[in-house]
Amino acid sequence: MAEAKQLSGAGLRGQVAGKTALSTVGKSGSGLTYRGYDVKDLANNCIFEEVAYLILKGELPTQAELSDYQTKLKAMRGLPQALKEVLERIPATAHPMDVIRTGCSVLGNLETEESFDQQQDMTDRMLAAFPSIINYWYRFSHDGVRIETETDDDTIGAHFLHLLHGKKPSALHEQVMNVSLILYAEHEFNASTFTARVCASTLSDIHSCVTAAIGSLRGPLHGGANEAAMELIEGMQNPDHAEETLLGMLSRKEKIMGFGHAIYSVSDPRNDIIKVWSEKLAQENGNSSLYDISVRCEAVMWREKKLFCNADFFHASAYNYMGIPTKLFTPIFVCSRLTGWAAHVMEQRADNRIIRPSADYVGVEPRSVPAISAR
Ligand SMILES: CC(=O)SCCNC(=O)CCNC(=O)[C@H](O)C(C)(C)COP(=O)(O)OP(=O)(O)OC[C@H]1O[C@@H](n2cnc3c(N)ncnc32)[C@H](O)[C@@H]1OP(=O)(O)O
Ligand SMILES: O=C([O-])CC(=O)C(=O)O
Repeated sequence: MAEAKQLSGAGLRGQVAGKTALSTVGKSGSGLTYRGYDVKDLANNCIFEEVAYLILKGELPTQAELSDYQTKLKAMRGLPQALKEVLERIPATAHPMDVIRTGCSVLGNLETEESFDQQQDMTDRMLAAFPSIINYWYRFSHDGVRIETETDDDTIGAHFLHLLHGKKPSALHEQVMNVSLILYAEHEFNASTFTARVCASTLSDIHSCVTAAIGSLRGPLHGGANEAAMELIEGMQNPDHAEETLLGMLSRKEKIMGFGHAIYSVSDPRNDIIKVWSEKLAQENGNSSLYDISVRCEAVMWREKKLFCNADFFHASAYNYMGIPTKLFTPIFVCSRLTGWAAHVMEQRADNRIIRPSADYVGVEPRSVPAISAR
C-alpha cells in the first residue's frame, strides 16, 4: 500500500480545516471513497444520479427512490425566459465557465433560496438546469439556434450530450458520461469546495456558495486542467513528438497540466478508471492517436518526475472522442461537482462557525500618515 503524502508548507497543506462525513481522499496515498464506498465500486455499478443521491442524502437510493429522483430532476430542466435572455446576450467568445457562473447567479436571482429548508430542492434544480444553461448558451452563440432544453433522457450525462449534439447519445457515450460525472462528484476540501464552505459559513445562500465555487474551479491548477491538458495533447503529432515536447517543457520547468496532486502521492484512483474508458472510445473512433499520445505522456512524466496523471488528464481525450468542444470540459466538471459543493454547504450549515483563519503579518511597522504635501 502506498505511503500517504507528506503534507506541509504553504497553501494550508496538511492543516485540518474542519470535519466531513462525505469523502476520504488519499488516506493511504491513493484511495477515494464517497460516504464509505470506493469510487471504483460506484463507477462500475452506478449511474451518476445514484451517486448524487448518496452524496446529498447519505445513502444509496432504492430502485423506487432512484426512479423518483430521476423523475424529479427530469422535470426541472427548463429555463426561465429571463435567464435565456441573459444567456443570449453573452458572446460566443466568453469562456463557458464564466457563462455557467453567471447562469448560476441569475438563477439565484430568479429562484432565490429564501430558507435553508429549500437547500435540497435548490440543489436539485441546479443539477437539472446547469446542463441546460451551458448548452442553451453554447448552441445559441455558436449555432444560432434556440434549443429546447427539456429532453426525456434518463440521465444528466445523456441530457448534456443530447443538448450539445442535437441527438440522443449512444449507450457507450451515456455510460462514459455517467462514469465521468461520478469521478468528478466529490473530493473533500479541494479549493472549490473549500470556497463553497467558506461562503456557506457566513450563512449566505446556496447560489452564492456555488457561484463562488465555480470561480475557484475555473483555474488551470484545479478544474481548468482538463482543458489545459487537451490544449497540450492536441498540439502533439504522435507519441515521439509528445515525449520531445514534454522533455522540453520539463527542462524549462513548465507545469504540465493534468499531472500531480496536492494530496495523492503515487496515483489518482480516478485516472485508471477514466483511462480505460478513453481507450474504449479510441477503439470506437477507430483512431487511437490521442489516446496513444496520452499514454506516452503518462510514461514520460512518471519516468522523469514520478508525477502521475490526475483525474483531468485522460478526461481530455475521453471528452474529445465524444465530440465535446474543449471549452465545455470544465463546465461538465461543474455539473458533477455541484453535488459535492452542495453537500458540503449542507454539512457546514448543520454545524457552523464562520471560517476565519488568521494571518502572519509581514508588513511594515506602524507609522503615522504624513501630510500629502510631504509624500
Ligand atoms: C481535479 C483537480 O483539480 S486535480 C489537479 C489539477 N491541476 C493540474 O493538473 C495542474 C498541474 N498540477 C499542479 O500544478 C500541482 O501538481 C497541483 C496544483 C495539482 C498540486 O500542487 P502542489 O501540492 O503544490 O504540488 P506538490 O507539492 O506535489 O509539488 C511537488 C513538486 O512537483 C512539481 N510539480 C507538481 N505538479 C507538477 C506538474 N504538473 N508539472 C510539473 N511540475 C509539477 C512542483 O512544482 C513541485 O516542485 P518544486 O518543489 O520544485 O516547487
Ligand atoms: O482535491 C484536490 O485538491 C483537487 C481534486 O482532485 C479535485 O477537486 O477533484
